[in-house]
Amino acid sequence: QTGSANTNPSDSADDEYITSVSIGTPAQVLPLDFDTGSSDLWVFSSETPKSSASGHVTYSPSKSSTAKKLSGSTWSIEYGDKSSSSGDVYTDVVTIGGFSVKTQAVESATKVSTQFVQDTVISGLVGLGFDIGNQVSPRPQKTWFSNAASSLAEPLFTADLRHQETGSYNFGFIDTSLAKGTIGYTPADGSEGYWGFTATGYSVGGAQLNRNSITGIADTGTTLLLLPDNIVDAYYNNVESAEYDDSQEGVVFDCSEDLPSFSFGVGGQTITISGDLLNLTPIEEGSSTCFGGLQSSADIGINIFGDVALKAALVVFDLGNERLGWAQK
Ligand SMILES: CSC[C@H](NC(=O)[C@H](Cc1ccccc1)OC(=O)N1CCC(N)CC1)C(=O)N[C@@H](CC1CCCCC1)[C@@H](O)COc1ccncc1
Repeated sequence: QTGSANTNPSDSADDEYITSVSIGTPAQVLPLDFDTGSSDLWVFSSETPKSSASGHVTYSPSKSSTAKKLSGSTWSIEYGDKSSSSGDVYTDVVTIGGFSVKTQAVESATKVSTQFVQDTVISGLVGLGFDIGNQVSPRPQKTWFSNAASSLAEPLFTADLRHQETGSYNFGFIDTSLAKGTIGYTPADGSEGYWGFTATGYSVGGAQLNRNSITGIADTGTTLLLLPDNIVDAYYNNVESAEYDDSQEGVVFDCSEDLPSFSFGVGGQTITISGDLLNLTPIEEGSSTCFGGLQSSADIGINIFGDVALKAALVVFDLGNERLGWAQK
């Protein structure tokens, strides 16, 4: 069996990717953010304070004949960007891309931080990280993908995120036609809960790859490509007008700049992110100053190959073989 779901950028900056998910009987369809950087499926619900939930699609367990309260279970999560949410837990049928998991832990939010209240394009997250990262207590729950894996044709999923166009999350199969290049595989480290890997080197503007390895995570829930300062500096030294903007908390430059590409090696392949994918968006509507897709990871303590990097590739999250596959798109 397999599943295939379309995913769409949330806005003109490709800030997030939104995928429709069906929960309960009859189906309640919610727009959710698939996040390989976390391991909890949580949603805005009938239990979320009305003031916080306004503008969001919500899940009502009381309207689902297959919902069951997981009594005594609670959850609480904080993300890298300091946003947070918490609540209690139900189990219900959850269908993604035509594939159903009958008894999926659906974490219902009784509290959500301001960022989530304001982010009305999503009604929650589907964590696609490793089960070890799940935040339900007293008994951690499995992710949707972990529950699905044993019934899928192959225990893997692929992410095909695109700039300003519809992409896909495929479960249980690899559609190699989505990629131009060969898929290169490298071991994935799931010990921290997310998809860790090591890139073997990098280069700016099509130069030959160096051998400076970069250890980081493949994270569909993070917008940017976040790398060490030395790499960020090496890149922006090629961009005449680049400067750090305190209020934007990142490097900005003239939108008219012709940005160099950025390449990294992984699994014997070279993934090249084109210059225009590295120009994320004007800092404000109509501004001629643009915000960079490559920013420093120094404040986070971990390198993150977020959507800016994932958009250049077809990425295979292969749980069965504990490996990540990357192919140029
Ligand atoms: C340094 S992780 C920062 C990252 N959150 C972002 O990437 C947000 C995403 C967003 C949210 C709301 C609107 C628009 C964009 O976007 C930005 O932070 N930015 C985009 C816009 C730009 N102008 C400023 C920077 C983050 O916590 N992700 C987690 C999932 C995320 C949580 C918030 C809701 C959307 C999903 C998750 O995967 C983080 O996993 C790890 C982080 C650190 N160790 C290990 C794993």
